Amino acid sequence: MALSGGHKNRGELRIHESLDELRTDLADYIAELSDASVKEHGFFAIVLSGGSLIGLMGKLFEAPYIKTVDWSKWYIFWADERVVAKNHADSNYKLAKDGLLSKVPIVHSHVHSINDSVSAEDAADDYEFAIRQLVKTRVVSVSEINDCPKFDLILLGLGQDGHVASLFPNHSALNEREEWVTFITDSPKPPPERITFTLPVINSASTVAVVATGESKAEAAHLAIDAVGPECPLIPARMVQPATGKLVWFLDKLAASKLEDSNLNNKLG
Ligand SMILES: O=C1O[C@H](COP(=O)(O)O)[C@@H](O)[C@H](O)[C@H]1O
Repeated sequence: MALSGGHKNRGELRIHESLDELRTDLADYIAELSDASVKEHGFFAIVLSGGSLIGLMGKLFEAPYIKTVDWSKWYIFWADERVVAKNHADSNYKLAKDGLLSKVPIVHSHVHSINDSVSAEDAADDYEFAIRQLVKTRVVSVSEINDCPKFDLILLGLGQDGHVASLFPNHSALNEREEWVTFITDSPKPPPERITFTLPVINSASTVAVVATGESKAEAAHLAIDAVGPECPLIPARMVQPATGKLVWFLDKLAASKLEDSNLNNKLG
Protein backbone atom coordinates (compact mmCIF):
# COMPACT_ATOMS: atom_id res chain seq x y z
CA MET A 1 0.00 0.00 0.00
CA ALA A 2 1.32 3.45 -0.79
CA LEU A 3 -0.14 5.13 2.27
CA SER A 4 -2.58 4.40 5.01
CA GLY A 5 -3.91 6.87 7.51
CA GLY A 6 -6.95 8.36 9.13
CA HIS A 7 -8.70 11.61 8.42
CA LYS A 8 -10.30 12.99 11.57
CA ASN A 9 -13.71 11.33 11.69
CA ARG A 10 -13.82 10.57 7.96
CA GLY A 11 -12.39 7.12 8.38
CA GLU A 12 -9.31 5.24 7.27
CA LEU A 13 -7.59 6.21 4.03
CA ARG A 14 -5.88 3.51 1.99
CA ILE A 15 -4.21 5.25 -0.94
CA HIS A 16 -2.41 3.24 -3.61
CA GLU A 17 0.28 3.96 -6.16
CA SER A 18 -1.29 1.72 -8.77
CA LEU A 19 -4.58 0.01 -9.58
CA ASP A 20 -2.89 -3.35 -9.21
CA GLU A 21 -1.84 -2.50 -5.67
CA LEU A 22 -5.35 -1.28 -4.85
CA ARG A 23 -6.89 -4.49 -6.24
CA THR A 24 -4.61 -6.62 -4.06
CA ASP A 25 -5.25 -4.57 -0.94
CA LEU A 26 -9.03 -4.63 -1.55
CA ALA A 27 -9.03 -8.41 -2.01
CA ASP A 28 -6.93 -8.85 1.17
CA TYR A 29 -9.24 -6.58 3.12
CA ILE A 30 -12.42 -8.35 1.97
CA ALA A 31 -10.91 -11.80 2.60
CA GLU A 32 -9.85 -10.81 6.14
CA LEU A 33 -13.27 -9.36 6.93
CA SER A 34 -14.92 -12.49 5.56
CA ASP A 35 -12.76 -14.69 7.85
CA ALA A 36 -13.46 -12.52 10.88
CA SER A 37 -17.23 -12.42 10.23
CA VAL A 38 -17.47 -16.19 9.69
CA LYS A 39 -15.51 -16.78 12.91
CA GLU A 40 -17.70 -14.33 14.82
CA HIS A 41 -21.18 -15.28 13.64
CA GLY A 42 -20.91 -17.99 11.00
CA PHE A 43 -21.58 -16.00 7.80
CA PHE A 44 -20.43 -13.01 5.77
CA ALA A 45 -23.16 -10.62 4.61
CA ILE A 46 -21.57 -8.49 1.89
CA VAL A 47 -23.25 -5.74 -0.10
CA LEU A 48 -22.03 -4.90 -3.60
CA SER A 49 -22.46 -1.85 -5.80
CA GLY A 50 -22.20 -1.58 -9.57
CA GLY A 51 -19.81 0.39 -11.76
CA SER A 52 -16.04 0.16 -11.60
CA LEU A 53 -16.08 -1.59 -8.20
CA ILE A 54 -16.61 -5.09 -9.58
CA GLY A 55 -13.55 -4.93 -11.83
CA LEU A 56 -11.50 -3.76 -8.86
CA MET A 57 -12.55 -6.87 -6.88
CA GLY A 58 -11.12 -9.15 -9.57
CA LYS A 59 -8.21 -10.54 -7.51
CA LEU A 60 -10.73 -12.41 -5.36
CA PHE A 61 -11.12 -15.15 -7.93
CA GLU A 62 -7.37 -15.65 -8.18
CA ALA A 63 -4.98 -17.46 -5.85
CA PRO A 64 -4.85 -17.49 -2.89
CA TYR A 65 -8.36 -16.13 -2.25
CA ILE A 66 -10.23 -18.54 -4.51
CA LYS A 67 -9.09 -21.36 -2.20
CA THR A 68 -8.74 -19.60 1.16
CA VAL A 69 -12.05 -17.69 1.32
CA ASP A 70 -15.03 -19.66 2.71
CA TRP A 71 -17.34 -18.77 -0.18
CA SER A 72 -20.11 -21.04 1.14
CA LYS A 73 -20.66 -18.56 3.98
CA TRP A 74 -21.12 -15.51 1.74
CA TYR A 75 -24.55 -13.86 1.43
CA ILE A 76 -24.66 -11.28 -1.35
CA PHE A 77 -26.79 -8.14 -1.57
CA TRP A 78 -26.78 -4.94 -3.63
CA ALA A 79 -26.61 -1.39 -2.29
CA ASP A 80 -28.35 -0.29 -5.45
CA GLU A 81 -29.75 -1.77 -8.59
CA ARG A 82 -31.04 -0.48 -11.86
CA VAL A 83 -34.63 -1.65 -12.52
CA VAL A 84 -33.89 -3.54 -15.72
CA ALA A 85 -33.91 -7.24 -16.62
CA LYS A 86 -31.14 -9.29 -15.02
CA ASN A 87 -29.60 -9.96 -18.43
CA HIS A 88 -29.60 -6.26 -19.41
CA ALA A 89 -26.23 -4.56 -19.90
CA ASP A 90 -27.18 -1.96 -17.24
CA SER A 91 -27.93 -4.53 -14.53
CA ASN A 92 -25.63 -4.39 -11.50
CA TYR A 93 -26.52 -8.05 -10.86
CA LYS A 94 -25.32 -9.01 -14.35
CA LEU A 95 -22.13 -7.02 -13.87
CA ALA A 96 -21.36 -8.82 -10.60
CA LYS A 97 -22.41 -12.22 -11.94
CA ASP A 98 -20.25 -11.96 -15.05
CA GLY A 99 -17.32 -10.27 -13.30
CA LEU A 100 -17.17 -12.11 -9.97
CA LEU A 101 -20.00 -14.37 -8.80
CA SER A 102 -19.78 -16.84 -11.70
CA LYS A 103 -16.06 -17.28 -10.99
CA VAL A 104 -16.30 -18.22 -7.30
CA PRO A 105 -18.23 -21.04 -5.57
CA ILE A 106 -21.05 -18.93 -4.11
CA VAL A 107 -24.21 -20.78 -3.02
CA HIS A 108 -26.89 -19.76 -5.52
CA SER A 109 -29.59 -19.30 -2.85
CA HIS A 110 -27.32 -16.88 -0.96
CA VAL A 111 -27.44 -14.35 -3.81
CA HIS A 112 -30.16 -11.81 -3.02
CA SER A 113 -30.90 -9.76 -6.11
CA ILE A 114 -34.00 -7.67 -6.82
CA ASN A 115 -37.23 -8.77 -8.46
CA ASP A 116 -36.73 -7.41 -11.99
CA SER A 117 -40.26 -8.06 -13.23
CA VAL A 118 -42.09 -5.38 -11.24
CA SER A 119 -42.08 -1.58 -10.99
CA ALA A 120 -39.25 0.26 -9.22
CA GLU A 121 -41.52 0.93 -6.24
CA ASP A 122 -42.51 -2.73 -5.90
CA ALA A 123 -38.93 -3.89 -6.43
CA ALA A 124 -37.80 -1.67 -3.53
CA ASP A 125 -40.64 -2.96 -1.30
CA ASP A 126 -39.89 -6.59 -2.22
CA TYR A 127 -36.18 -6.17 -1.57
CA GLU A 128 -36.78 -4.58 1.82
CA PHE A 129 -39.25 -7.36 2.71
CA ALA A 130 -36.70 -10.03 1.76
CA ILE A 131 -34.02 -8.36 3.88
CA ARG A 132 -36.44 -8.05 6.83
CA GLN A 133 -36.99 -11.84 6.71
CA LEU A 134 -33.23 -12.43 6.72
CA VAL A 135 -32.80 -10.07 9.68
CA LYS A 136 -35.56 -11.95 11.54
CA THR A 137 -33.80 -15.26 10.96
CA ARG A 138 -30.43 -13.62 11.75
CA VAL A 139 -28.88 -14.42 8.38
CA VAL A 140 -28.20 -10.69 8.50
CA SER A 141 -27.31 -9.17 11.88
CA VAL A 142 -29.31 -6.32 13.37
CA SER A 143 -27.93 -2.98 14.52
CA GLU A 144 -27.72 -2.46 18.27
CA ILE A 145 -28.84 1.18 17.97
CA ASN A 146 -31.81 0.96 15.58
CA ASP A 147 -33.79 -1.79 13.84
CA CYS A 148 -31.67 -1.64 10.67
CA PRO A 149 -29.75 -4.55 9.20
CA LYS A 150 -26.09 -4.54 10.13
CA PHE A 151 -24.27 -5.86 7.07
CA ASP A 152 -20.72 -7.05 7.63
CA LEU A 153 -19.46 -5.03 4.67
CA ILE A 154 -21.07 -2.52 2.33
CA LEU A 155 -18.93 -1.74 -0.71
CA LEU A 156 -19.73 1.56 -2.41
CA GLY A 157 -18.43 3.22 -5.55
CA LEU A 158 -18.17 6.99 -5.79
CA GLY A 159 -19.76 8.89 -8.67
CA GLN A 160 -18.07 11.97 -10.12
CA ASP A 161 -20.98 13.97 -8.74
CA GLY A 162 -20.48 12.43 -5.28
CA HIS A 163 -23.28 9.86 -5.48
CA VAL A 164 -23.03 6.57 -3.66
CA ALA A 165 -25.35 3.61 -4.33
CA SER A 166 -28.21 5.42 -6.17
CA LEU A 167 -28.29 8.32 -3.72
CA PHE A 168 -27.70 11.38 -5.90
CA PRO A 169 -26.92 14.96 -4.85
CA ASN A 170 -29.95 16.97 -3.70
CA HIS A 171 -32.33 14.06 -4.29
CA SER A 172 -35.19 13.53 -1.83
CA ALA A 173 -34.10 9.87 -1.41
CA LEU A 174 -31.28 11.23 0.77
CA ASN A 175 -33.89 12.25 3.36
CA GLU A 176 -35.49 8.82 3.67
CA ARG A 177 -35.25 7.73 7.30
CA GLU A 178 -37.97 5.04 7.63
CA GLU A 179 -37.50 2.76 4.63
CA TRP A 180 -34.46 0.50 4.28
CA VAL A 181 -34.75 0.41 0.50
CA THR A 182 -36.22 3.18 -1.60
CA PHE A 183 -36.73 3.77 -5.32
CA ILE A 184 -36.12 6.59 -7.76
CA THR A 185 -37.46 7.09 -11.28
CA ASP A 186 -35.42 10.17 -12.17
CA SER A 187 -31.79 9.15 -11.80
CA PRO A 188 -29.58 11.85 -13.35
CA LYS A 189 -27.35 9.01 -14.55
CA PRO A 190 -29.10 6.53 -16.83
CA PRO A 191 -31.00 4.30 -16.45
CA PRO A 192 -33.58 6.44 -14.60
CA GLU A 193 -35.33 3.75 -12.56
CA ARG A 194 -33.37 2.37 -9.65
CA ILE A 195 -33.68 1.04 -6.14
CA THR A 196 -31.20 1.96 -3.45
CA PHE A 197 -30.34 1.32 0.17
CA THR A 198 -31.07 4.39 2.25
CA LEU A 199 -28.57 6.24 4.43
CA PRO A 200 -29.80 4.65 7.71
CA VAL A 201 -28.99 1.19 6.31
CA ILE A 202 -25.63 2.21 4.87
CA ASN A 203 -24.70 3.92 8.12
CA SER A 204 -25.65 0.87 10.22
CA ALA A 205 -23.12 -1.46 8.58
CA SER A 206 -20.18 -2.92 10.50
CA THR A 207 -17.86 -1.66 7.78
CA VAL A 208 -18.47 0.64 4.81
CA ALA A 209 -15.72 0.73 2.17
CA VAL A 210 -15.81 3.38 -0.55
CA VAL A 211 -13.69 2.54 -3.59
CA ALA A 212 -12.75 5.26 -6.09
CA THR A 213 -10.08 5.49 -8.76
CA GLY A 214 -9.03 7.98 -11.41
CA GLU A 215 -8.71 11.73 -11.69
CA SER A 216 -12.40 12.17 -12.48
CA LYS A 217 -13.19 11.11 -8.87
CA ALA A 218 -10.66 13.45 -7.22
CA GLU A 219 -13.01 16.38 -6.56
CA ALA A 220 -15.74 14.11 -5.17
CA ALA A 221 -13.20 12.35 -2.94
CA HIS A 222 -12.01 15.72 -1.65
CA LEU A 223 -15.58 16.91 -0.97
CA ALA A 224 -16.43 13.61 0.71
CA ILE A 225 -13.34 13.34 2.87
CA ASP A 226 -11.63 16.58 3.76
CA ALA A 227 -13.31 19.69 2.32
CA VAL A 228 -14.22 22.25 4.97
CA GLY A 229 -16.16 25.50 5.08
CA PRO A 230 -19.73 26.72 4.60
CA GLU A 231 -19.42 26.81 0.79
CA CYS A 232 -18.61 23.12 0.66
CA PRO A 233 -21.53 21.17 -0.94
CA LEU A 234 -22.84 18.29 1.15
CA ILE A 235 -22.51 15.48 -1.37
CA PRO A 236 -24.05 12.05 -0.64
CA ALA A 237 -20.63 10.43 -0.06
CA ARG A 238 -20.04 12.90 2.76
CA MET A 239 -23.24 11.64 4.43
CA VAL A 240 -21.76 8.17 4.71
CA GLN A 241 -21.00 8.20 8.41
CA PRO A 242 -21.32 4.76 10.01
CA ALA A 243 -22.82 5.21 13.50
CA THR A 244 -20.82 2.51 15.26
CA GLY A 245 -19.09 0.86 12.31
CA LYS A 246 -15.95 1.57 10.40
CA LEU A 247 -15.49 3.74 7.29
CA VAL A 248 -12.59 3.03 4.94
CA TRP A 249 -11.60 4.64 1.62
CA PHE A 250 -9.72 2.72 -1.07
CA LEU A 251 -8.29 5.34 -3.46
CA ASP A 252 -5.61 5.38 -6.09
CA LYS A 253 -3.28 8.35 -6.14
CA LEU A 254 -5.27 10.10 -8.88
CA ALA A 255 -8.51 9.93 -6.90
CA ALA A 256 -6.56 11.12 -3.84
CA SER A 257 -4.86 13.97 -5.71
CA LYS A 258 -7.15 16.73 -4.40
CA LEU A 259 -7.02 15.72 -0.74
CA GLU A 260 -5.74 18.64 1.24
CA ASP A 261 -3.29 16.76 3.42
CA SER A 262 -0.15 17.82 1.60
CA ASN A 263 1.77 15.09 3.45
CA LEU A 264 -0.24 12.46 1.61
CA ASN A 265 0.21 14.00 -1.81
CA ASN A 266 3.89 14.91 -1.35
CA LYS A 267 4.70 11.37 -0.25
CA LEU A 268 2.82 9.94 -3.22
CA GLY A 269 4.76 12.14 -5.61
O1 LIG B 1 -24.64 4.15 -11.34
C1 LIG B 1 -23.85 3.74 -10.52
O2 LIG B 1 -22.68 4.41 -10.31
C2 LIG B 1 -21.88 4.24 -9.14
C3 LIG B 1 -20.46 4.67 -9.48
O3 LIG B 1 -20.01 3.94 -10.60
P1 LIG B 1 -18.50 4.05 -11.15
O4 LIG B 1 -18.50 3.26 -12.44
O5 LIG B 1 -18.22 5.50 -11.35
O6 LIG B 1 -17.61 3.42 -10.12
C4 LIG B 1 -21.98 2.83 -8.60
O7 LIG B 1 -21.33 2.74 -7.36
C5 LIG B 1 -23.46 2.44 -8.47
O8 LIG B 1 -23.60 1.18 -7.88
C6 LIG B 1 -24.05 2.43 -9.84
O9 LIG B 1 -25.40 2.02 -9.86
